[in-house]
Amino acid sequence: MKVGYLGPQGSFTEVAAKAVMPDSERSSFPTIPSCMEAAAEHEVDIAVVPLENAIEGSVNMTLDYLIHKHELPITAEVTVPIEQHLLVHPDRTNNLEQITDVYSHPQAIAQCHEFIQRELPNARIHYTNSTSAAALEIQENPERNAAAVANLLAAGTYGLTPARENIHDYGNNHTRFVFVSDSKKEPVLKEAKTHKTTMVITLPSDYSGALHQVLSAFSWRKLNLTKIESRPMKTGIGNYFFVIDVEKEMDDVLLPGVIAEVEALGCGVRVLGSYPCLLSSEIDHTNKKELSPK
Ligand SMILES: O=C(O)C(=O)Cc1ccccc1
Repeated sequence: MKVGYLGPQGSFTEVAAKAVMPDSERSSFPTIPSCMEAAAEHEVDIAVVPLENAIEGSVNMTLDYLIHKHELPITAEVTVPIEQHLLVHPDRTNNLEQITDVYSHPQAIAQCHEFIQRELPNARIHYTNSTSAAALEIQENPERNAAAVANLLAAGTYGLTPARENIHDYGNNHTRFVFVSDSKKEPVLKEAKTHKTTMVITLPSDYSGALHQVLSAFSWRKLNLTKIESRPMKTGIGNYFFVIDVEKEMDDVLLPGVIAEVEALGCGVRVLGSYPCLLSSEIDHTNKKELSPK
């Protein structure tokens, strides 16, 4: 199996890909769209991309590409612990006062916003497509008094020094990564304690109470929703998709019953995937070694 992931090497997405498919051939892609396009065009069998972070919420680029751009089913989900560290080039100072520029993924910067505001208030912020891209930027530009926000795997990969560890503002920080693929190769995760089915629902324009009807279609069937989120349809202000995660694998009666019922009410329904979910720590403890290769 060929696995594409948001790279370059040392990204949290690579950690997710390695945790689930340690022996597969991996190809890194510089952006979420390029990674998903590679799966859509069958350059890789599966694409691994970040979907949601515990502090910052959904990775909108991923969600929008799943909704608007590609019919790429979600086939698995793995949740990875996120530890952000301030990495500097070994030839440069780790004296924070002298750091003039900080590089990282927007979500990583946001996860460390309070630290940066407090310790690096005058630093210029530069957004990169991934945390590991930021670490590579620091490695390639030793002359700069700059730092990257990234994990310790990236520190080892690019020979950087952690000037400060665990700079994320909130503990218990995790990110959900999804495996998307339309190739019918073997399932990615065989055993899993939980499953999710993710649907995108559009409401009829002529009845505002429809969302209550949609939620009722799940509740009287005792189907637990773990998430509901509105995302713009991009057709005009106030037009939304509702992205719903149901804590249940697709079956023959209940979920098809919900779909038939809400469609009969005039809603649009699209299933983004029905898939096994695991914590990376449940799969293999090498993941912990990966993230803190001390
Ligand atoms: O940038 C990375 O390392 C990624 O894999 C994307 C990401 C960024 C911030 C938190 C979680 C995942």
